[in-house]
Amino acid sequence: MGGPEVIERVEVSVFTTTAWTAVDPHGHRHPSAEHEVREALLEITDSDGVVGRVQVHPDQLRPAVLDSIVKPVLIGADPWDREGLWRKMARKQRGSHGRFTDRALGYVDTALWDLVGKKVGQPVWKLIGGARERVPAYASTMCGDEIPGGLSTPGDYASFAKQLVERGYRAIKLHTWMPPVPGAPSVRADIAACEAVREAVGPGVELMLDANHWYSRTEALELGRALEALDFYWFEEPMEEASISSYRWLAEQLSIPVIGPEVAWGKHLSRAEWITAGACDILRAGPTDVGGISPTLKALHLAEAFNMDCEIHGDGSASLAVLGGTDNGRWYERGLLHPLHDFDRVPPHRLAIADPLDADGHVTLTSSPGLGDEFDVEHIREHTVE
Ligand SMILES: O=C(O)[C@H](O)[C@@H](O)[C@@H](O)C(=O)NO
Ligand SMILES: [Mg+2]
Repeated sequence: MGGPEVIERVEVSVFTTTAWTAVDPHGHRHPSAEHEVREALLEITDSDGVVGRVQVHPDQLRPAVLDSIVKPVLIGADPWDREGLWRKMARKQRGSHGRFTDRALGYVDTALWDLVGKKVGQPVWKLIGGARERVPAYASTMCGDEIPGGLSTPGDYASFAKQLVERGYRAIKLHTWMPPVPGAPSVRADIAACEAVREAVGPGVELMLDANHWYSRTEALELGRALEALDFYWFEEPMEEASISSYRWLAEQLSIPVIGPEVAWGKHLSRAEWITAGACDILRAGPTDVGGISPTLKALHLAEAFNMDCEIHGDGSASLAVLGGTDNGRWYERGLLHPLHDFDRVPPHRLAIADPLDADGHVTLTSSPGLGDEFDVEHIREHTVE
């Protein structure tokens, strides 16, 4: 055996691939014509030649951040020291003056988990603890739009909901119309879409609403009361999440569970404040929001200590890993889905999607070492542009 294992390389390759969705000026994703996009792959390689990989947004892990913050912590470090390395990197955020985001930290942490899973030949969800082998998925729709036959009317949402139930989903979360769609946001339009979907699927399907993020307290209360009458399962992000007191005010007045925070800054620490403030009935955390798999697990365990569910934000292998390793999150968020978008289509830079859905609406956890992402490394190498 050689000397101690150390991390030798940390690289981000920007490559071109094909996409069939695009984000609007407010960052909400919608179907689009096929077009070329740039994505990026973070690779962390150790002295045994094992590579941890995670797909990243090219703008989120910029060379300056990689060279000045990430590499000085990782190069030469023990690849097993995830917690220690995470804390060293997290404490560099303050001095980065906003350049080193939670999302960038999350990518690095996630790649380190992939690396150690590959080193021992075990899936990450098994390393975390192996709480279940499959997890039920809810269908998370794209936001509403103005596309004929898309999600442009309550009737569109209703017919798509029926298709989703036929596909095997037992739960559906609506994202309704948001700016820049004209007339959005609208409490009345949101209620109309929720009424149409409940009417279409009947009482046996769990329904959730992820509303526009900037309603006022009174708008959120009106909407929440309407969801109660429709027996919705949770109410998500109707207001700016920086106002914990607004969510406490709302949760105190509603019987429908209020879930959050999704995007509020502060990792698992802010989530402790949300719980103790009574600002949520269900906690929320995601590896891309709170700085990776490591802090997401801390949020899950924190929620468990309060007998709370913690629902994981976002699709993909990192979300599946934490859901396989714990059991106080009930659902995998599969999406974003749209009647005119084939979510199961494999993009050129992958050999398979990460989350195939079975006939009864579940996703089976990977049996592959690490996170289980099947990247087409040859495509990525051939299409690397930076
Ligand atoms: O970009 C976003 O805000 C998220 O993708 C969001 O649309 C969606 O994932 C969400 O809110 N899920 O709960
Ligand atoms: Mg959300």
